[in-house]
Amino acid sequence: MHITIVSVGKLKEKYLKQGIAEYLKRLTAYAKVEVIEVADEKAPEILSENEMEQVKDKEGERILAKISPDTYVIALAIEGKLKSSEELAKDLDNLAIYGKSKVAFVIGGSLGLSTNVLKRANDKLSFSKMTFPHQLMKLVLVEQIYRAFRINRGEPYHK
Ligand SMILES: C[S@@+](CC[C@H](N)C(=O)[O-])C[C@H]1O[C@@H](n2cnc3c(N)ncnc32)[C@H](O)[C@@H]1O
Repeated sequence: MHITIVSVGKLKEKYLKQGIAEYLKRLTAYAKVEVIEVADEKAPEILSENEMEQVKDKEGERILAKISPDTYVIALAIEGKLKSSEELAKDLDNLAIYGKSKVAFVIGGSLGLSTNVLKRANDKLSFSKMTFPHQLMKLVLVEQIYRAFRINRGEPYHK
């Protein structure tokens, strides 16, 4: 399986970079994982609703440009479906069984994902009703993808 993680903005914090690098290294045993960062749209702190939509749209266009038409897209969204780790593992297993070998997980920027990205998404995944910073979300996501492969292989992993 070829997994792409597309996120907005450059990862800056060293501790997050190290954590993500560790899980990406562990994942090499299970899948090809590509990490793509698209540029965030520079904008002032205070924006009107309309301006916020414009920022998300521009970031969304950059995200969609990185995703091929045959890719199954899972958008990370607070209002998405809540799943257990086992359910996510099952989803990835089913995608592989049904020949969906390209899967992209998409993480929005500080304002979230555009309507077009959410429309393109085949599934929307929520990690809770809480809002996480997108950079921390990426670390949690790579750990859960790693956990999913361990579950699918029936390999032991601390609970
Ligand atoms: C800082 S959050 C954006 C917050 C924005 N107000 C919103 O409602 O989307 C940045 C990105 O991290 C991801 N994210 C943050 N919390 C999440 C959660 N609980 N579940 C799934 N994705 C989350 C989403 O992709 C989101 O677009």
